[in-house]
Amino acid sequence: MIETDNLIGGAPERRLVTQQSLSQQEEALERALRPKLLDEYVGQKKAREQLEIFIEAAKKRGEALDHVLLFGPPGLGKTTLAHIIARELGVNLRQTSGPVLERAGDLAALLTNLEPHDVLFIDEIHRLSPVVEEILYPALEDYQIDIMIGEGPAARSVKIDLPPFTLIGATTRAGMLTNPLRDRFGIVARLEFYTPDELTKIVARSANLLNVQLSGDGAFEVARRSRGTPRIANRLLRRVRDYAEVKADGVVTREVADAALAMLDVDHAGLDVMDRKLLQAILEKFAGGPVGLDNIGAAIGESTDTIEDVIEPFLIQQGLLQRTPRGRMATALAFQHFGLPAKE
Ligand SMILES: Nc1ncnc2c1ncn2[C@@H]1O[C@H](COP(=O)(O)OP(=O)(O)OP(=O)(O)O)[C@@H](O)[C@H]1O
Ligand SMILES: [Mg+2]
Repeated sequence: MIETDNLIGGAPERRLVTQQSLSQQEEALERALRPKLLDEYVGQKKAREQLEIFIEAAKKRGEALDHVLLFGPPGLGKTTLAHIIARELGVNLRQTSGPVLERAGDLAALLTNLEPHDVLFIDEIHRLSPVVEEILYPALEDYQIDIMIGEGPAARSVKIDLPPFTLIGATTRAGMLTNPLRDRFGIVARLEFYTPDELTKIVARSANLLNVQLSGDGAFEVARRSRGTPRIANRLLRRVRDYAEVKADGVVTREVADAALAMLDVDHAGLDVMDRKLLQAILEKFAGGPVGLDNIGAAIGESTDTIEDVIEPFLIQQGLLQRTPRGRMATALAFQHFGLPAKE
């Protein structure tokens, strides 16, 4: 399989949705830890089962797989799954991202270079420009594009046939896709936060690949405090390993993991600094809410995008935060977490 990263326009601009943009070294590590086959992909049972069936059916009929939309918070495995799908189909994957595709011609060039049944992966698909999106509609529906050739009175529109292909779109926000775009995906998979048991498997697998010595309860402790997110689990594993090498005999036990995570400011419930900052702002500055997103953003000095994409989904899933029509509210569990008396 040929993998072409960021085919157009070089490196994508600063990623909107990651907590910190990944360093090159970190990106290389992620690639090394990425499972390659559906069978190695832990968790996401629903998405995996669906895809298994649709991939097999497409292969049997000798057709391109229907277009796939993957959505969910950062680090849950969208990019990983896109690569796995291409590999399982036995086709090439071409990768680009919404903000990188600036002009209609950029997308046209990508599309006309696809081979039959190839996968085109567009990350951050909610950030496509409207002109590029226009080109995409007929491409998705009829494997055709209309492009303008020439300028002024001599300009004419030319129809170009495309090979049948599969678009895989990834987004942290399905709500920000336009309806016509969303409607053109035949397969929609929502990725969920992972359970501690699933993350334990991922941590154990990564430890194996990285040659980290890890006890069973050490793996569970790292997993349990990783915000339900494989990327964070892998990141914490490396930091905990450093700690074990310097402060202990190199083996990550539960005690070593606990001490390392405390040093990294990850609390017992697995909340990190930003999680606590956000909850404490709501609890202490806004009496538990309801409070608007903009006010929270101003109070903690974080963009509303990051709050909505990165911080809130996990807090909501954990039952610490609620989105209501009147604003964000801390739940009784949040009061309890910070040792505060619950509001009447
Ligand atoms: N199901 C899984 N099993 C094992 N490892 C996983 C799984 N999902 C993700 N990972 C690990 O987590 C890392 C991050 O996943 P990935 O880059 O696919 O996330 P993403 O959803 O594309 O994030 P973003 O929204 O930031 O682009 C991968 O490098 C991989 O090692
Ligand atoms: Mg990704």
